[in-house]
Amino acid sequence: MKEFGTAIVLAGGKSSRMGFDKQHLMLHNSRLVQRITETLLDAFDQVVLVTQTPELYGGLSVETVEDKYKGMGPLGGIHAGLLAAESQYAFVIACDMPGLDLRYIEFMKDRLRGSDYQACVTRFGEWIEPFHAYYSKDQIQDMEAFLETGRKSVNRFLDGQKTLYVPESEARKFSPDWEMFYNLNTREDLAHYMTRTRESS
Ligand SMILES: Nc1nc2c(ncn2[C@@H]2O[C@H](COP(=O)(O)OP(=O)(O)OP(=O)(O)O)[C@@H](O)[C@H]2O)c(=O)[nH]1
Repeated sequence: MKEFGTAIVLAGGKSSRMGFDKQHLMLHNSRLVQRITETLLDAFDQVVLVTQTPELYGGLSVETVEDKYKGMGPLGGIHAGLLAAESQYAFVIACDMPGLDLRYIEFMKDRLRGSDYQACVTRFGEWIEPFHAYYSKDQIQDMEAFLETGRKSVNRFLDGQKTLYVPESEARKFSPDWEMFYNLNTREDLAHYMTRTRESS
């Protein structure tokens, strides 16, 4: 099995804060999830989209899968994506993140290559950034055991894994404003993002 090559896009959330399905997010005339997917298709051998509405992706050469553990949040989505992944490690991103950074993906790959780490995530103060991160198929069994007990927290799950935590200072060299981890949760986030990117474009 190849060490790298698969990317997973999580697109099965409730979008309750946004008030409409974030799979329909439009940024300056392009559909965000489509833009993310097309960028990933150029850089990865396989792109897996985890969604309850596969019909939205008819025109794209991606695989769509559904959660096996439904209602368990992003961890359930990561699990379903890893089941379909053809490579050992899989890059995981959320469908509401416009700042995808291919250079940082390469950096994480370099850190993981040949190691026995099971995941690579970035620290943010006392928190972590669970998306724009790497997970591995080695984690499927542990994930199932964790989800079976009703636990959903990605952070807690990673605590018990061989996780490579990249210090915030390292990641800031790639993304000084933390742009690559920016995600759009509310209409205010969206309005703010549109204003900011219109001004800088
Ligand atoms: N496949 C799958 N993806 C999920 C699930 N819950 C959240 N996600 C995805 O995980 C990412 C982060 O999700 P959040 O924005 O925290 O949650 P959300 O449910 O989409 O939105 P809120 O209802 O506002 O919390 C997004 O890409 C979601 O689509 C789930 O149960 N299954």
